[in-house]
Amino acid sequence: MTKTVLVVGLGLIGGSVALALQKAPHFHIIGYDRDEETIRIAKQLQMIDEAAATLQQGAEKADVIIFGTPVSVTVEHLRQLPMWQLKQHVIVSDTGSTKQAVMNEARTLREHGITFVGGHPMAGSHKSGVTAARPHLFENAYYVLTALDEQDEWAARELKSILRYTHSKIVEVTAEEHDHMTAVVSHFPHIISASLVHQLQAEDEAYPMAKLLAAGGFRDVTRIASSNPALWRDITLQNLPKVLEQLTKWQQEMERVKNILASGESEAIENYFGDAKKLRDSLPFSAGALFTSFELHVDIPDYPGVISLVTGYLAEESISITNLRIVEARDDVYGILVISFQNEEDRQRAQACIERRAKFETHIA
Ligand SMILES: NC(=O)C1=CN([C@@H]2O[C@H](COP(=O)(O)OP(=O)(O)OC[C@H]3O[C@@H](n4cnc5c(N)ncnc54)[C@H](O)[C@@H]3O)[C@@H](O)[C@H]2O)C=CC1
Ligand SMILES: O=C(O)C(=O)Cc1ccc(O)cc1
Repeated sequence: MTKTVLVVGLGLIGGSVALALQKAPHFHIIGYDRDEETIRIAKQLQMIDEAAATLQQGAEKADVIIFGTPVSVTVEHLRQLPMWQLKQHVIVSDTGSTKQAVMNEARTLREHGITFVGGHPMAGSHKSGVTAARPHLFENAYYVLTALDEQDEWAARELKSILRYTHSKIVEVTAEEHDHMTAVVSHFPHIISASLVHQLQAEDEAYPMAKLLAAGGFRDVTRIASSNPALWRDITLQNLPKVLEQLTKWQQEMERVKNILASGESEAIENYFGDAKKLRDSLPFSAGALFTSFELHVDIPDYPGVISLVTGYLAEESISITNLRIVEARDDVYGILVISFQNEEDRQRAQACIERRAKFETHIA
């Protein structure tokens, strides 16, 4: 039986959900976005089967509604839903980076007979908008669901069945657990990333050359500072107590590391880095990364035609690539050609192909 799914907000995340669901034959995907150009592109990309003229019109036709809007916008929209004639067993979900605020709205929705199960795909990027959406964005990434309680388990089961087309790994936690864990691995790291950029800026007048020397390490830890500021303002505000809690813990950690450094004890300093390295190396990034991208770094020599040589070998072995970029600095530790693939299997085939045929070193960062 055909299911009508409304995706609200067709940017990076909503657009990627819509594209993933397009792979299933039995979904009719309606899209709604406040930005007309986004709707036009979504139609052109065949991301949606139909555009809703208004949110209400789309919502009243839907069996499932998934919000891909900024978290503050989602809360506002959820408040409107009880005013409309939604289908009796409609399931409402979202993709937002915070869960407690929407789950508070879920309680009110329940009073109006509307079932809401929160969702958060743990994959994305610093890019935004409809053109950044990809059908494989969530492949192998965790996708967190938060149900109010067991009463909504039927809806969580139904959502899991729909979201299986994202090929993500669906897990269920409480909204409180979700917001704590994402504060640790996502929301607070964002603050650190932005703060390092501010710290560089503060040095710029006296040392304008410093930014030119910023190598791979600085770029790695500050990439997410290039994300959409309004989106991260909303996320931070909705999870403020937990972000502040992490900030206090960070200040304590900085005091600890300051004491280690001030002691000048080489063994203690090496152990500080060594313990972090051991832990970082053991994190499950390769087998189901929190943020998955399937990139392969290739250490190519510098001669004309070398890139087409590599892509030629991949084409001959029918390995599709989703993106290709050159890291500008020669100091990149892993190799300056970075090729992205749709999934882990393609990346591994490509790694074997390039090492065997081109004899270039490859790395998975
Ligand atoms: N950026 C990321 O990597 C990730 C983001 N998220 C969450 O996904 C949600 C969407 O984020 P992105 O896709 O990155 O943002 P985005 O900026 O790429 O897309 C948001 C879309 O919502 C639309 N929109 C904004 N206000 C609207 C309104 N009032 N009515 C209708 N449409 C409206 C925008 O026009 C845009 O197309 C956010 O809640 C975010 O926290 C979740 C996982 C990863
Ligand atoms: O750019 C990155 O690597 C991210 O951190 C993407 C991201 C952003 C927000 C989320 O809620 C989840 C993932």
